[in-house]
Amino acid sequence: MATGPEVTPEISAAVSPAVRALEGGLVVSCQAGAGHPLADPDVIARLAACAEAGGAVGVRVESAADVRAVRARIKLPVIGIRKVDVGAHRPFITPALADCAALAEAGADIIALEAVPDNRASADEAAGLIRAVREQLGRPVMADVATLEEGLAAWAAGADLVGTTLSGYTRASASRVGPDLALVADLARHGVRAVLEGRVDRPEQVRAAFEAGAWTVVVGTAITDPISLTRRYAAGAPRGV
Ligand SMILES: CC(=O)N[C@H](C=O)[C@@H](O)[C@H](O)[C@H](O)COP(=O)(O)O
Repeated sequence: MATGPEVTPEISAAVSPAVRALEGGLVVSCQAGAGHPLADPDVIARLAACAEAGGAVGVRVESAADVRAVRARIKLPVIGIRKVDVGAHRPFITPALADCAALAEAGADIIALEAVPDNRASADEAAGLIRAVREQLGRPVMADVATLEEGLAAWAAGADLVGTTLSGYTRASASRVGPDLALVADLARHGVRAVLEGRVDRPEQVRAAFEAGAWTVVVGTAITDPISLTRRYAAGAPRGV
């Protein structure tokens, strides 16, 4: 379990306005990695504007440049992340306090960071970062996890939201496929503000997550990646891939 300064009950209990604003609604992840045709801050801001017009209650955005462009264009809360290529099968999500500070400075209302052991020297490292973001930057934190144990540790460290984002992407969860409704239900049962994120591609899954006790649901690829959408439909064509 994490060591270090205890998070006071006052800090844990107070739900920040940005976190409160996400309750019961849909968050759209507006991201495009390097080399993607949509990888441009103005385009990402336009995708975020589409999400806002469509009824989303928040957006999740990668990089300080994209956060800045989105912040200038829409009013919804922005969850900011930074993905860092560490030469593995997936990027490291918001490794350091300096990344968090840059995202906060660019206008992110909530900072998301990974709280799984894969890329960290110890489990305490993520807990320390969660506390530092809240106490030094004054921003609420969304912890991206893959297991109940990781989620409860992040919550105990003071995370304001705990997402299933990394379920299926870590060593401990590699065999999982599809959105992790079981994990969101387990987290909610433990009183955690739980977020279903990762591989949601049908509205019924959004409904099921809220029935399981989710605070919010994040959908990315299924809404904001036209390459993936094209592939899904092209697969039905005789000359499809
Ligand atoms: C594992 C990882 O790095 N996930 C990233 C986290 O921000 C993004 O690549 C995902 O698109 C996002 O989580 C939304 O998920 P989906 O695109 O499946 O709806």
